[in-house]
Amino acid sequence: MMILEARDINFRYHPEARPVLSDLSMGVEKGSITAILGPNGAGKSTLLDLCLGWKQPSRGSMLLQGRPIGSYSRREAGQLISLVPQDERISFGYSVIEYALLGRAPYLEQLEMPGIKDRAIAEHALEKTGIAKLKQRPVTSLSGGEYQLLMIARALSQEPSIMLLDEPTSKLDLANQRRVSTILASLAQSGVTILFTTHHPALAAAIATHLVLLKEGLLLEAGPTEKILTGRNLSRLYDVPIHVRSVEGKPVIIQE
Ligand SMILES: Nc1ncnc2c1ncn2[C@@H]1O[C@H](COP(=O)(O)OP(=O)(O)OP(=O)(O)O)[C@@H](O)[C@H]1O
Repeated sequence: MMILEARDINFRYHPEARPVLSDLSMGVEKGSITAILGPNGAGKSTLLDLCLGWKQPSRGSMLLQGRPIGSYSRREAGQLISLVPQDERISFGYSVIEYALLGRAPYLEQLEMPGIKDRAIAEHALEKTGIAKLKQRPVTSLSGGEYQLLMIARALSQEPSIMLLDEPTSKLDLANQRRVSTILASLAQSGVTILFTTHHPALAAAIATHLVLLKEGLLLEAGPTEKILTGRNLSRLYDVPIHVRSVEGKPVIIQE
């Protein structure tokens, strides 16, 4: 079953500008880990915004569980989908735990304070992402990588059915990249659908069940990773020679 579906989408930022996404159709299978790969400016982040209903296509439709995304209330959508943005620096004074608790907002009534259960969920998310020891620190004092882990913790606190992540490991060291891969794999095991963008085909190869290759706003290829992850496809995508070899049964990406 497709939990998210783009049907013949066109999107442009200005009426007279060229379309950033053109005639794009794709589906995200429930429980899959789908990676969107593509060069800078291909339209990956824009596509995530459309999946969230934050942007509307000029033509075509975005369906969430078979229903137009616009037909969900903010609260409903917030309980279903979470986003880990590419970058977002807030300058005001949340502590790390307060920031993680923001993920509970879609479950609270207006002006309702988070309760014991919300706090436990947020603290668990900080433990999972390895930043529990920073709990009382102001978010403004975090390093780039710590902040990225915190954005993931906030999205985990949201307990979504679908998690969207925009280059979630771009600022992480090798151990934390692995930590995030493990978190995503275990979320998928428990039935959460994952859709993420990345500039690292190796990360996609390691954890993604499905790939979407996007180039200049057009869908180049989409399907199961083992079918799509070929040297030919990656070379066409990035316009540089790339080979995919199998080493001990795992794909290894080699750039000439
Ligand atoms: N607010 C905006 N107004 C006008 N053009 C925009 C705006 N945001 C993005 N664009 C353009 O839309 C295109 C797609 O941008 P998008 O951020 O979706 O690409 P991306 O694939 O996520 O890129 P990257 O890998 O560099 O993050 C780019 O050419 C970009 O310059």
